[in-house]
Amino acid sequence: MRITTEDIRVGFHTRQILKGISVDSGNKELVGIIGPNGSGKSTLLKCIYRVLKADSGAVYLDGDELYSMNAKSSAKKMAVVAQHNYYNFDFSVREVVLMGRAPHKKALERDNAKDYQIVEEALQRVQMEQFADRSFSTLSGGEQQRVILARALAQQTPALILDEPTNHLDITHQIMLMELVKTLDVTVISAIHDLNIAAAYCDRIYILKDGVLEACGTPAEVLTPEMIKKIYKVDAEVAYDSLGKMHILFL
Ligand SMILES: Nc1ncnc2c1ncn2[C@@H]1O[C@H](COP(=O)(O)OP(=O)(O)OP(=O)(O)O)[C@@H](O)[C@H]1O
Repeated sequence: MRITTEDIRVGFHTRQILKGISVDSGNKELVGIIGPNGSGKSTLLKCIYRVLKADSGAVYLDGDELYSMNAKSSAKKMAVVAQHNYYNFDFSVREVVLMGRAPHKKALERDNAKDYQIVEEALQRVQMEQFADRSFSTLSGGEQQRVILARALAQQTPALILDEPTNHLDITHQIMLMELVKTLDVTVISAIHDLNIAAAYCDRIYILKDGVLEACGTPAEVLTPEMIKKIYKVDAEVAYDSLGKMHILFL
């Protein structure tokens, strides 16, 4: 599925947070959004997963304007792993992942054996199956993050929106998550802080700074020492290992 934003503008009070953002993901492309704290990454993603309505501009899913479809239809197309996930009730891990099946159900339709099977498979893919009966609120931050990814997998959508998905995860689970996301064969738009993760996994990267797009291209095209200095004010070197893999070294 293709996701496109067209000239998205968002302001809070008198401050302009997004100043006309147009991004585009090809079908099954993994697109990274990077940029310093407060540059507007989450705000842009919120406009895409429709928890925030932009002041102007539009979001298209395969050419259909987001707000021309109802929330259930867009939830069949796009699942979200947001930065913060709180529940007011004490749900079990299995119940949280089952919520991913909701867009596929009719009103009052009960969960069936197929839904439970999808949930078990999603939990296995994030290696959380042994936590199925645990209370979600008792999990560590990294465990919760993996359960929320399982919920998104259970939603079985052609696109995933991820807001710093490796937040809270140790290096093993960071790699596990990105490898898993890469094998899903779906469109992914993800805010990413770790530039080496972005370099290793993204097909294309957009760089946001102060609500403006500074650059767009492949990791090799945009993650140059000059650009890193301009965006983050940090000296860096880019090196390639014997396998041709790019590494960013901060000096
Ligand atoms: N509801 C709001 N009211 C006022 N300001 C807001 C609101 N939401 C976000 N902002 C401001 O907009 C700016 C961009 O926030 P956003 O969360 O999009 O940044 P980000 O790039 O995702 O940052 P981070 O890397 O820290 O997660 C920040 O300065 C933030 O304080």
